[in-house]
Amino acid sequence: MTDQMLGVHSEVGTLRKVIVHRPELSFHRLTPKNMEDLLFDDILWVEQAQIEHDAFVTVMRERGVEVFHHQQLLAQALDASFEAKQHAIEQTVTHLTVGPALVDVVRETLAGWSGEKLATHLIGGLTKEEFGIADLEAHSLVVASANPREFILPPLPNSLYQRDPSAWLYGGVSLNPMFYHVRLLETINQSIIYHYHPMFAHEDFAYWYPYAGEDKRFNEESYGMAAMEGGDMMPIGNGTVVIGMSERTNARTVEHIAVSMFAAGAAERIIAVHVPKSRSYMHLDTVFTFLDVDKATAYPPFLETATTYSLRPGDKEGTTEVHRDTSFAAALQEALGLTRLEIIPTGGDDYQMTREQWDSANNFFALSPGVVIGYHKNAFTNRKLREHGVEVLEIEGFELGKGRGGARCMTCPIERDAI
Ligand SMILES: NC(=O)NCCC[C@H](N)C(=O)O
Repeated sequence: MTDQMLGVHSEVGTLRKVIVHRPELSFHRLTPKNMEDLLFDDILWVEQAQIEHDAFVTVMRERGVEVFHHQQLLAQALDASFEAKQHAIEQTVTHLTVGPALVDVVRETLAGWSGEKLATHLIGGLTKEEFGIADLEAHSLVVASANPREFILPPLPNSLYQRDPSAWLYGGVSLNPMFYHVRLLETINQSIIYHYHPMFAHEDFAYWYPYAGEDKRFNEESYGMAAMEGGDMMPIGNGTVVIGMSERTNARTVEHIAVSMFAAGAAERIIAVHVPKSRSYMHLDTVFTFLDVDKATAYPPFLETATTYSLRPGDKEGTTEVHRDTSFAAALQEALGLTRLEIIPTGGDDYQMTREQWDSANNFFALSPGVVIGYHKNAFTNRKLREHGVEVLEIEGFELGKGRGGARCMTCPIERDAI
């Protein structure tokens, strides 16, 4: 590791740089028919979602944060070298995504596109009609059986939730094996940015998963049974990473992160906490987020079932010691050296708590200690946080929240101070 600036050293230290994704073509392709498969609970009014997203970015910029847009970074990375484009195309266009008959023709055509056009369709999807391959009907079942508006490459509207496909943990990044196949290709897009965009390509940072950035060989086959998403991963400070074991993240993949971070001396403790498998709590950060160095918010039912284990380096390299903690709060307090971590529950009565948790009321995103962004609609929780001295910067999320994600889900911090 050099004197690199990239790295996320806490959950609430001053945020310097972040990546977000503004809703685009993929959102125009979200319909009542495909929305459930694409992990959305409703279709979005796209123009309004863009207005809400722009306002979100403005709030961060006004507080001095440097905000980057995922699609622009991807286009710039693709234009950075021929290898970048080739790598992206080889990873994305495979026998598993377009069928064996189309691989060569799709790869050849996409290689001739500009970074901007390629990024538009790697995220927005590519239809049979757009690609103009009707003449391949005699050789490709994918083409023969598809109507003109079917996808050759799928749209990736969950790119809005930049938190999940990769996660910066201290001085390195994990390229996450996503649980649902509809999100797998998002990791490739983020990986292209980290490998080829000039902002990252010349920096010396670690890849925690897969080891040594072996994502050059990443494709759907290489994930095996691995599953891990950034909404479950929190570098809380003091050499500790908290990881939720949820619908999306399994214990065996948490072990991989532990082993690789311990080997590099980049972490000394991983706190793994059980998160019930449920649509409304798909990641740890939908039920628990930090607000300040000694304050967090949680959805109370999660705390009742939050069985917690701590992993520490074992005697031999590549091994870990696993101990059960007395409670999630106790493990966090100990790791952070706090006498008390104040956990502020979701606001309102039982009905309102459930309603606000569903609307991302526990998914706050800190800009600095005690200053967080959250949705305006969660009035009960926001009021409660303010009563506890937290500054809540409100954004509208009527459209943005329809995929079940809030301010933390929509951000991929790449540079944040320690606490
Ligand atoms: N960190 C997060 O909780 N991200 C929200 C992801 C929402 C997305 N529609 C999904 O189901 O994967």
